[in-house]
Amino acid sequence: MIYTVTLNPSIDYVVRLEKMDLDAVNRIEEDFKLPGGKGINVSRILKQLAVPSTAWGYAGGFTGKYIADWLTEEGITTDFSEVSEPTRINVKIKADHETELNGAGPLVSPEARLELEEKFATLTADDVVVLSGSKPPSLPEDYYQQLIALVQKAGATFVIDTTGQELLTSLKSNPLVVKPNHHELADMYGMKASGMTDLIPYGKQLVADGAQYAIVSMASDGALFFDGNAVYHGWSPKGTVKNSVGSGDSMIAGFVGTYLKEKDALAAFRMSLACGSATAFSDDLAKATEIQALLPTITIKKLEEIA
Ligand SMILES: Nc1ncnc2c1ncn2[C@@H]1O[C@H](COP(=O)(O)OP(=O)(O)O)[C@@H](O)[C@H]1O
Ligand SMILES: O=P(O)(O)OC[C@H]1O[C@](O)(COP(=O)(O)O)[C@@H](O)[C@@H]1O
Repeated sequence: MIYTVTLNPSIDYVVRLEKMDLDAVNRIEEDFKLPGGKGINVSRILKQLAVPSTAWGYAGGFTGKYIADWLTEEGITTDFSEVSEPTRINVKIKADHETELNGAGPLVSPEARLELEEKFATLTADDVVVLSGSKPPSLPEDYYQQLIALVQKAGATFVIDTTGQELLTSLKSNPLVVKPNHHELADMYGMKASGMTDLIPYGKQLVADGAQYAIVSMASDGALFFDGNAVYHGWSPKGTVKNSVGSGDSMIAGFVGTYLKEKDALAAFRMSLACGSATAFSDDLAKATEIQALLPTITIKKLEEIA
């Protein structure tokens, strides 16, 4: 079973308007409210790939209920640990500029923590845990490391999608795959990348430091893939971007879901590209038909062998 862990879910309130004026009242032309948070998005795309998963994490209040109800409606098993403050609402403004306002997140009580942590004792060696996204501020700095220790105690596998030092520290525990985007990779290593070539040494480093596979996503330029033996570049044909929120999460789902079924890392990378772009080309996360339509159009090129 795949368990997704979203410590900080969100309702993503996506608003469209032609132009956003600061210091003025702006009228929204179109808006929608979607369940969000990285692990939740992974579970939703896995569902489209017919891969079962259970969504764990902290949810509370009317916003937490909105998310849990939506997932249940889609046939996704949820087992959230309840917090008393409402789950956050993240605002995604699509105007002349794209602006995201992500909330800090609710207080997580010691009881809620214990409830989630106890679930980890039920994991087995066949399970994969996807740890994704930011932490509410009340959780300790090293919280992901604590959860990774619980995954490892159970002999299960983990995937981690976070940023900065937290991601770097997790590499030594051998995640199945990590997927920073190009900006996150640059920030992690304190470098400035002016193109794809500049990213390659740092992608290799993710694998050298312990990740089994690494994907470095580059939005409309596709992604780099590192498996320890070679470096690949993959991309989809250009399309009309409607809402790229959740593209990175879709990639993770595409990779993990396909890798577990086929044990073929390049096939998994191909699917991850199809899922990422199909999500960018739709308002909500991608649907199965949209993913399957893009899959045959994905190009993957080997850039170099690693000696
Ligand atoms: N504008 C786009 N056109 C085509 N594909 C896209 C676009 N934006 C994202 N994608 C796809 O989704 C993947 C993840 O997007 P990216 O923006 O790099 O990640 P994140 O959402 O984590 O920041 C990309 O590697 C690409 O495959
Ligand atoms: O936990 P964070 O880092 O604040 O991110 C949460 C946000 O990221 C998302 O999961 C989307 O992530 P990606 O665009 O990176 O795939 C949104 O649904 C959510 O609003």
